[in-house]
Amino acid sequence: MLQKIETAIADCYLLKPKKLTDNRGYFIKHFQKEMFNGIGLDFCPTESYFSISHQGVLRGLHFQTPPFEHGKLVTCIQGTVLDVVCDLRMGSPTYGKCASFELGEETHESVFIPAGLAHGFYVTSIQSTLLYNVTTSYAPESDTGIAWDSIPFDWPNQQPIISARDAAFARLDAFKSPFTFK
Ligand SMILES: Cc1cn([C@H]2C[C@H](O)[C@@H](COP(=O)(O)OP(=O)(O)O[C@H]3O[C@@H](C)C(=O)[C@@H](O)[C@H]3O)O2)c(=O)[nH]c1=O
Repeated sequence: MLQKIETAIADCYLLKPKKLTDNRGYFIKHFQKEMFNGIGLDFCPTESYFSISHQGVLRGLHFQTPPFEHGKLVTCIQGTVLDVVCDLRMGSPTYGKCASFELGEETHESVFIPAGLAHGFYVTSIQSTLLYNVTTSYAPESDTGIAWDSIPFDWPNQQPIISARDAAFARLDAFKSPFTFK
């Protein structure tokens, strides 16, 4: 039901779901505990939320710091986005490196993001809806990020629409990471 694809970053996977199509449309199961266990992923979400964004919006790059760090399953259920992660785990062979994914309503692929990675996305369609499942609840005091334009990634737009909070984040090279690679 779910195909797990390795990415450039350890423990981060692209997940391809099976589309069950009939004359009404299609059905997709993007998360089930046992299905994830079957592909070697131990993932127990405690919270789910979604955001709707306009074309040209960039959200991120976000993460929660310990002890409220979380794994995240990200799925674009409407429109298209360029999804980006950056490895912040000290000792990781890919520390500071990025991986990107074109997610969207055609395939409904998800990205499985382990704790210790920063996550963000850029909206490439008129509008997009991004759905999240995360393993720890929202903890505003530990919800933070790094500057979107400080990572080694060539964004398609150098003047995206961003929040004031996202504009004020520390740059990657000035960021003291609390995450370690296990
Ligand atoms: C993430 C979050 C935000 N909020 C509030 C805070 C604020 O008033 C409003 C919008 O918050 P933000 O600007 O942080 O929303 P947004 O930029 O969409 O945040 C998201 O960005 C992407 C990249 C992620 O990876 C997500 O985990 C999440 O951090 O919603 C909650 O109440 N609960 C939550 O879980």
